[in-house]
Parts: sequence; C-alpha cells; structure tokens
Amino acid sequence: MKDKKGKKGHIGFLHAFAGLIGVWKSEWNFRFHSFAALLVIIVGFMLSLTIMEWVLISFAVGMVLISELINTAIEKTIDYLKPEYHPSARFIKDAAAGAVLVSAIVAVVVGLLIFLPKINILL
Ligand SMILES: Nc1ncnc2c1ncn2[C@@H]1O[C@H](COP(=O)(O)OP(=O)(O)OP(=O)(O)O)[C@@H](O)[C@H]1O
Repeated sequence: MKDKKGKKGHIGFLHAFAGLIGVWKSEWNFRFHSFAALLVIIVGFMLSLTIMEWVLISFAVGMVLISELINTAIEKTIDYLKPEYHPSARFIKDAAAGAVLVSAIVAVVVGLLIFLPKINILL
C-alpha cells in the first residue's frame, strides 16, 4: 500500500532499521545499554519472572533504549545545525542526556526491586 508521498509502507521500516543500525554502530552508550538489556533478559529467564515483572522490565529497558535513540537524534541535530559552541546547544544536549540518565535510574530501581528479593531467596 502506498502512502501520501507515493512510497510503499514497508520502506519506512527499512529506514527505521537503518536508523537502529546506524545508532548501534556510532553510539557506544546504545551498545552498552543494549548489552545490559540482553543481560537483564537472560537473568529474567533464569529467575522465572512473572508476566507482570516482564511487563515492568520491558517498559524499563524499552524506555532506556528509546531515550538513547532520541538523545542521539537530538545530538546529531544540534551538531548539524550548531556545530560551534553555543549555550543553547549545551542546554539542549544536557537536557537530552538528562532524559537518558533519568530513564537509566528508573530502570536500575525497577531491576533492583524485582531481582533483589529473588536473589535473596536463592542465597
Ligand atoms: N555545540 C555545543 N555548544 C555548547 N556545548 C556543547 C556543544 N556540543 C556539546 N556540548 C557540551 O558537551 C556535552 C557532550 O556533547 P557531545 O555531543 O559530545 O555528546 P556526548 O554526551 O559525548 O555523546 P556522544 O558520546 O554520543 O558524542 C554536551 O552535553 C554539552 O554540555
């Protein structure tokens, strides 16, 4: 099916995957958080999480990766539009980085609340 621009719908997915691969290749932080997510999923299977625990972990992990992707898009936009030093560029990049930090802290808190009691039972 074609959209308003006459492009086939699936082309958008190809661009989205290209975006994911591009960010994966260029951003160390995105690779680090992706590996952390994989580790969390492996440990989740080992500890037999409940459906509700998987839902919470999925949201927490998803939020970190999504915020990394948006942060990268914002960084690249600023580098493209304002490569030289500017206080507003600094503010925008710092705010975007702050979003990643908040999502990472929330993910760690969710992880600790779910995993710590289970690990305590095993020990
Ligand atoms: N054009 C700019 N003007 C002012 N300050 C900037 C500018 N570019 C970057 N900065 C400052 O430097 C910090 C780091 O920016 P940078 O673009 O290197 O991002 P980063 O966090 O190192 O991400 P990455 O590792 O993906 O490059 C920003 O958070 C901001 O405080």
